[in-house]
Amino acid sequence: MAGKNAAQDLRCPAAVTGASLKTMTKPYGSSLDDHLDAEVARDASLADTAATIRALAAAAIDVSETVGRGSLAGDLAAQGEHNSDGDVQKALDVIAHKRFMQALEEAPVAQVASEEAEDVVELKPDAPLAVAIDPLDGSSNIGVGMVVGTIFGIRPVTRGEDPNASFLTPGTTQTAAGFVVYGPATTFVVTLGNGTRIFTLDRTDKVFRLTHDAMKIVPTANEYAINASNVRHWDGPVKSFIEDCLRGSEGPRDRDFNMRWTAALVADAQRVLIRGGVFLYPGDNRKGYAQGRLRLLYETAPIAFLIEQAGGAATDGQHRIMERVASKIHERSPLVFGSTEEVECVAKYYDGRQPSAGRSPLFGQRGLMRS
Ligand SMILES: O=P(O)(O)OC[C@H]1O[C@](O)(COP(=O)(O)O)[C@@H](O)[C@@H]1O
Ligand SMILES: [Mg+2]
Ligand SMILES: [Mg+2]
Repeated sequence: MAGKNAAQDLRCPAAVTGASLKTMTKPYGSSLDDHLDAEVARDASLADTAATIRALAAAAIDVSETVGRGSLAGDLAAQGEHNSDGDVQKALDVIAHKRFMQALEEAPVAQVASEEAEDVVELKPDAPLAVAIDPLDGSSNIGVGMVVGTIFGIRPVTRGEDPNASFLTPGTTQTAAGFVVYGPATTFVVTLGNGTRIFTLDRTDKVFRLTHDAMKIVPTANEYAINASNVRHWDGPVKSFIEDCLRGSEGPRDRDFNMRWTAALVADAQRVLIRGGVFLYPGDNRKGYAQGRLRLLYETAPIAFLIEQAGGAATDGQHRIMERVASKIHERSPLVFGSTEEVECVAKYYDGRQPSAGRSPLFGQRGLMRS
């Protein structure tokens, strides 16, 4: 075949027909609102948590609009002040922080720990809840129009002298956690301790609708996510684990692996939830990275809750993330999460070894890369 006919053959079908369309056109799943009603009916003590999630979801729809307009919304990557972690804030970091704070002011929330605020922000003094939030996750993706998100964890207020007290409790005290992915579709991923679900934004009605019910992460998968540019800074156990993945079917893992890294924790977490695999952001030898890059309260603890509720596991390499207690609100933590067998496998590489001990042949003096 040549010319016009060949070009026509290469074209996508004009319309998707038959069975492949069925799943898209069947009546959509129940709304996030319906789900929250059901959770409160199951456990009345979740009423304030549900109200807070509703407020966060409304803000997420607004942020999704801004992200979706891309450069038409202005220079979303324009640089401003430095945030709590020393990162330069981009315009979208600030827009998202302001919109989520506005939402939380209307919710039964007393305190907020935001990546974009140095100290705990006090809201309604008598309200029962405290929220930790990363208003805009994946900031390095803003300027290139790639996926970004929002992460949050909700826990009860702890009253006392220390304004940080509410946040210095284990991750197991979270009553709910969630993240939003502003990607090709906007998704709202949430748990109130009764499974993890994904709701997808129906842009016509501005409603989040259930698209992935009671998720179950496969126990093992052939995909890992790590920023491999840091290889020379990693500790021995991480080097050894990745080396063995890279050896594929010729190494001790006896199978080939694929690697993915989106530079947005939310997107990597959504992929792991749907397709399985393991994500690693370990501590490394770079200055300031001994505990990795991710923040315990508004990144690793919420993700850990969601992953565990979907049957997966989350550790810092040695301890279950959900049991970790922060000593300050912007504390960092290494993070390894995903399919249980893969997370257990990483833990075995750490077993009995100090994080900085050991060297793998691939990355050591006689490593493959240098031979
Ligand atoms: O640039 P790196 O070191 O690969 O780090 C990427 C990681 O940093 C983060 O972007 C940190 O989030 P923020 O954008 O909220 O600071 C994660 O989403 C992502 O997993
Ligand atoms: Mg983040
Ligand atoms: Mg952020």
